Amino acid sequence: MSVIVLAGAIGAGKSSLTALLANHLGSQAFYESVAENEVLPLFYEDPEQYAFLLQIYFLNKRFANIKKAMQEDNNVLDRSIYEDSLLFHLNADLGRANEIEVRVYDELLGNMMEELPYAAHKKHPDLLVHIKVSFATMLERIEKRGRPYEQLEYDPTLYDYYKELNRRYDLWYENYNQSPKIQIDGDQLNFVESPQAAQQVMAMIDEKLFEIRN
Ligand SMILES: Nc1ncnc2c1ncn2[C@@H]1O[C@H](COP(=O)(O)OP(=O)(O)OP(=O)(O)O)[C@@H](O)[C@H]1O
Ligand SMILES: Nc1nc(=O)c2ncn([C@H]3C[C@H](O)[C@@H](CO)O3)c2[nH]1
Repeated sequence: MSVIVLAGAIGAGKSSLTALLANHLGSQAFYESVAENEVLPLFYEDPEQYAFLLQIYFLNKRFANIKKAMQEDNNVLDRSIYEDSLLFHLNADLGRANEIEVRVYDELLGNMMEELPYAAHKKHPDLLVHIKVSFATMLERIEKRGRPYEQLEYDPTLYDYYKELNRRYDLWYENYNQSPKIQIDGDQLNFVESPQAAQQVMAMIDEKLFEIRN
């Protein structure tokens, strides 16, 4: 079974593109747990206290989503399991998780990765689509979407958090080599409001899928 994962910083447009792509491919979209996520608001309120719990929450949901997504071809996942680790390590570097928590998380993730059902012989997605956005775009989109606890007025220190996350995402994508990958310019391509831009992005992904599969 094949699965496609969408990657990108907070507000990059993953959920929006997940919906478009699944619709285009006639497959199912699997979203990250946000609205019903009882830990997320707690994390933004008190990251020191909740960083580890949030990570376990996301890892658990991610694993469940991957298992479901793998039941049919071409399903689309909103965010990859690799990015969970990127986010956790940023939080750990900011002192929001201690050494033991980091070790437990890394070991648990390693264990779970071995069990991933992507395919019996291959433990990675078929394609990773990264939406690259500049820091300025990232801030604009977070504001546009308007989740209260993600706003800079709610916590001005989020500015530095988002900036560092955006920087790390670019490095992470450059080094990502677990599967074929493709990058979409989320600053230039307004696939949310422009049908032409959406078509252009679908064509890029179709072409990449064709290349991988032939
Ligand atoms: N390419 C785009 N052009 C214009 N607006 C966009 C684009 N992509 C996303 N948006 C808008 O930006 C906001 C964030 O998009 P979305 O929720 O899809 O991001 P996300 O990557 O899933 O975020 P998160 O990581 O927080 O779940 C939404 O208001 C969406 O309409
Ligand atoms: N700390 C942390 N670790 C994760 O693995 C993770 N995955 C998502 N998120 C946050 C980002 C958005 O606010 C919101 C939706 O993506 O949830 C995370 N936060």
